[in-house]
Amino acid sequence: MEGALTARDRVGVQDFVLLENYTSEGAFLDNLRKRFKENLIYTYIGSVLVSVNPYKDLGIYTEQQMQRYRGVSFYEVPPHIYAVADSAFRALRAERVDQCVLISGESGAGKTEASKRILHFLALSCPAAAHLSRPLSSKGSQPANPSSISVPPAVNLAIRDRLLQSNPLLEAFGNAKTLKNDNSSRFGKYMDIQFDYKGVPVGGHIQSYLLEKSRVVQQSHGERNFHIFYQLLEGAEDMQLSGMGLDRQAQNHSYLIKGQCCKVSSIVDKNDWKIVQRAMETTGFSSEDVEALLGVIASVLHLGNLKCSEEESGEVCLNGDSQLRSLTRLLGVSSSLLMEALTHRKIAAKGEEVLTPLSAEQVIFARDALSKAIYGRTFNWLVSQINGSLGNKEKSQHTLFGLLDIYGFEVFQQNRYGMVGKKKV
Ligand SMILES: Nc1ncnc2c1ncn2[C@@H]1O[C@H](COP(=O)(O)OP(=O)(O)OP(=O)(O)O)[C@@H](O)[C@H]1O
Repeated sequence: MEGALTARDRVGVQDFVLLENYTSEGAFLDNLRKRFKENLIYTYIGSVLVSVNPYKDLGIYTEQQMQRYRGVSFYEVPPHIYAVADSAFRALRAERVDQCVLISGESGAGKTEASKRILHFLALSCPAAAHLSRPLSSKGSQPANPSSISVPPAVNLAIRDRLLQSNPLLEAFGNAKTLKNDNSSRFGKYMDIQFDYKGVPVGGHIQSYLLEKSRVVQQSHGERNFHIFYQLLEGAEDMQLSGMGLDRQAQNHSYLIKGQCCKVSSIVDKNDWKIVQRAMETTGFSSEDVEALLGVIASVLHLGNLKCSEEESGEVCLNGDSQLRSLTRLLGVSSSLLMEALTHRKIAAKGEEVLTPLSAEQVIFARDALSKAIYGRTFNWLVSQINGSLGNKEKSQHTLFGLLDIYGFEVFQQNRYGMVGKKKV
C-alpha cells in the first residue's frame, strides 16, 4: 500500500552489507541517518561496528542490556558495543586466543566512552565479578565509588577495580576541554587485560602514545589545559595549596589562561578532584607519591609564571622570587642552577665549559620546553605506577584482551607536533 512505510524503510538495515546498493556512499549515509533518527546508534558492517554519538543518555547501557548481550550470537540481537565485547570475550575464553578491539574516529566521536563501556562490560562479566552489579554514576561515564559495594577480598577483584579506576586518573592528567569535546583525550591509549584460563582478570598493562605536551604551555582560544591543573586549584585544601605556594585562582596562572577558558559548564573540577584522589588510593599510590606528583604539577604552574626581563647590560633574567623559591622546594634544585639552565646555553668541550647567554625569546622557549618535559615525564611515571599496580603477580599463563583508543586528528589554525611557533622542540 502506498504511503505505508515498512520497518526497513523506517529504521534501515542493521548491517550495511544487507543494503542493496552497499557500495554507494549515499545509501550508507541514508541508512545511518534513518537509524539515528530512531535512536539506533549502532550498525554493523559485518563484524565491524559503526557508532554515531547521540550526545544523550539513551538508556542502552543498563545491567539488563548487558544481560541481554551475554552469551548470545552476534547476529541474534541488535548491534551494540556489548555484542562486540561479549563476542571477543567468549572467543578469548573458549579458544584461548588473544583478542583486540580497535576503536577509531574523529575527536568527539565517542571512542573513549566506547572503550569505557567495554571495560565495564568485561568487569561485570568476568567470573569473579559476575555476581556483582554496580550502577554507573550520574555522569554516566564513571563507575560508582568502588568502596560503596561489598567486594570479596580477592586479588582479581582488586585488579578489576584498579583497571576501572585507572580511567579517571589518566583522564585527569591526559584529557582536556577542546572546542570539540569537553573531555577530549589528548593521548592515545592501548590497554590490555590479562585473563587466566577461567576468564578471571589477573593483570593489565597500559601503553600511552603521543601525549599532546604542547597543551601545557599553549591552548587555542576556548580550550583548556589538562584537567588536573584546574582540579588541583579547585579541590585541594588551603593548606595543601599554600604548602606548594599556589594561588587558588586559575586566572593567576599564565599557563591556564592561554585559551581564555577556565570554567566549563559540564565539568565540576572540585568533584572530579575527589574522584581522582579516590582513584589514586585504589591504584595504590602512597601519600608520598601523591605529594610528589602534585608538587611536580604545581612546579609547572610556577614555571609558567616566571617572567622574562632584559637588564640594561643586555642580560636576560627570569623574574619571580616567590615562584623560584617554590620551584627550589618542589623540584629540589637550587634556584641559581635553575636560573642558569634557563637563561644560558652551556657548551662543554675538552674539559672546558662555556656559558652563552640566551635571548629573551630563547629563555621563554627554554622555560616552556622544561615545563613540557616535566609534564610529559610525569605522565609517563603515572602510567608506569598504574602498570605496577596492575602487574600480574601470579605469572600464570594468560590470554590478552586489548583495547586501542587512539585520538582523532584535528586541523587547527596553528598545527603543532611538538612545535612551538616555528621552532622544533
Ligand atoms: N554512546 C554514547 N551515549 C551518550 N553519550 C555519548 C556516547 N558516546 C559519547 N558520548 C558523549 O560524547 C562525549 C565525547 O565522547 P568521547 O570523549 O568518548 O569522544 P572521543 O571520540 O573519545 O573524543 P576525543 O578523541 O576528543 O577524546 C562524551 O563526553 C559523552 O558526553
